[in-house]
Amino acid sequence: MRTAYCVETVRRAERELMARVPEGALMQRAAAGLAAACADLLGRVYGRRVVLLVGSGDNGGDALYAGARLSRRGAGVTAVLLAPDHTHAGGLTALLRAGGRTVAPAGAEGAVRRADLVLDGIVGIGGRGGLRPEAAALAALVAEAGPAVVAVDLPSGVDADTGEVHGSAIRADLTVTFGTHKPGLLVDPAREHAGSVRLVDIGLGAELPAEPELEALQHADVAALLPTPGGESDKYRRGVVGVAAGSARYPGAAVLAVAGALRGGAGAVRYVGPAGDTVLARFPETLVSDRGPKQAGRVQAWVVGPGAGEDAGTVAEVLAADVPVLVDADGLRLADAGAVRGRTAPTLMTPHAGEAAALLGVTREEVERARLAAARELAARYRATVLLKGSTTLVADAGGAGVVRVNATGTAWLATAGSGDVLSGLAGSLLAAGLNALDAGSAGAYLHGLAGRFAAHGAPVGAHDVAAAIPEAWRDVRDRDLRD
Ligand SMILES: NC(=O)C1=CN([C@@H]2O[C@H](COP(=O)(O)OP(=O)(O)OC[C@H]3O[C@@H](n4cnc5c(N)ncnc54)[C@H](OP(=O)(O)O)[C@@H]3O)[C@@H](O)[C@H]2O)[C@@H](O)CC1
Ligand SMILES: [K+]
Repeated sequence: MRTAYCVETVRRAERELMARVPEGALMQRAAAGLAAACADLLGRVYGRRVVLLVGSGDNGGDALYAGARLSRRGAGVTAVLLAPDHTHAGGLTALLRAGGRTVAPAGAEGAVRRADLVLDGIVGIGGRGGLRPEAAALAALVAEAGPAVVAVDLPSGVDADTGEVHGSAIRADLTVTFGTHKPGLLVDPAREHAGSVRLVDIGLGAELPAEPELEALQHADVAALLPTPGGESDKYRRGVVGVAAGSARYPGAAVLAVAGALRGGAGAVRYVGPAGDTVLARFPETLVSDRGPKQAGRVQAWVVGPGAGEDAGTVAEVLAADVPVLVDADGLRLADAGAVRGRTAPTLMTPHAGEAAALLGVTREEVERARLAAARELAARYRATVLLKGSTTLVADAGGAGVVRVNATGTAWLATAGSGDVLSGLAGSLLAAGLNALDAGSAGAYLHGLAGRFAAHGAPVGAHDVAAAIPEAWRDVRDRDLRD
């Protein structure tokens, strides 16, 4: 499991740890890890040109000490001091002793243009808002000149706690972060600025509380959640998932939701709705009923909404059932908020940003800008587990106050029509197989993202290709232990 903690928690843990270790030890651990990561990226350190962007806080101190280490190994290191009167004194002395030099921002252009590597130590977890004008101008110069960029702890200018980006921010190829991931490194749009992320252990782990702000499942975590049929299993014990989806206008949504559900671990898929013939023609193993959800026979979980058109009656009927329900697509619009809040069995809502915006009464852009807050707010308003789809899918448990799961297996190729219908069937099937809503949503998103990658291989794919690749994703999760 990869976990992320917010700044207040990191600060508290840091104070506890600092009381037990010699002064300056944490910064030395951070700088050693940072310098090692830079050396890896450079391949050869001797003779390389490195520029440090140094702000007024300890983030700049980390950059200066790492620069000193690189300078001792033969790199030419130039520090651009953004706040010359407030530069970390120990770090600056170390750099100068190691042979590094300093320049003012106004004289930095030549050094930046010649640099092989730029270290962004402008601001870390002490930052507020986007970059200030002088730092923003340097960031623009770096982006234009195009050297490799390593962000120290966080790309400067992004919000560590929320993943929001207000104004301009550094774009890094690699972020070397200390002690723990911060939420902003895992949630878009900030995540996109971070590049790949390397965590340096500075001994903070023992001081962090058990429950993080965010967690991201890894292969081993998902493998432990996936249902496995035992010798005693029959289709009912493995769970039956009901799919109430599709309409005369959108029969394909029913086919795709069933395609996902058949690969999600339930023992059987029961389809209810007007697209029964189309579904059967494609998947003869489906149990098809032309009566409503109430008369359809036993199910352990329902999926309702994909391609539902205006069929509010079916949505209401499903929401009245005392089993877990996944509500997606049209179902989100048609569901009565009071009926969702009043349910005693779990509800999993799976909006994309546009649907979430409509439910919250804000614009799509507002949701995209503050995804974590939007997922939590919806989970609180509906007292339902909310899976907010996107490049980093978030799953907030009912109420919105607990840990939020973030999934990063997705690929841009998944942004294709019908892909969400496959996910709803898959996650609904996991619900029917007995997973709770948080686990079904996050394991479903993980498998779906991986299936998208396998299906796409860097080329466009249709949603049915994604569904067909789910077994490959499932096997990969089971067989390959990628714990990190
Ligand atoms: N946690 C740990 O265990 C460890 C943490 N370590 C390191 O310490 C870092 C935190 O250091 P920190 O507390 O000194 O804050 P930091 O991020 O350097 O910035 C603060 C200064 O920046 C300024 N400033 C603010 N906003 C700004 C903006 N938008 N644009 C420009 N400037 C802005 C603001 O200045 P002012 O408002 O006073 O002008 C403020 O004084 C952390 O990220 C990690 O790298 C490691 O060494 C080891 C262990
Ligand atoms: K930084």
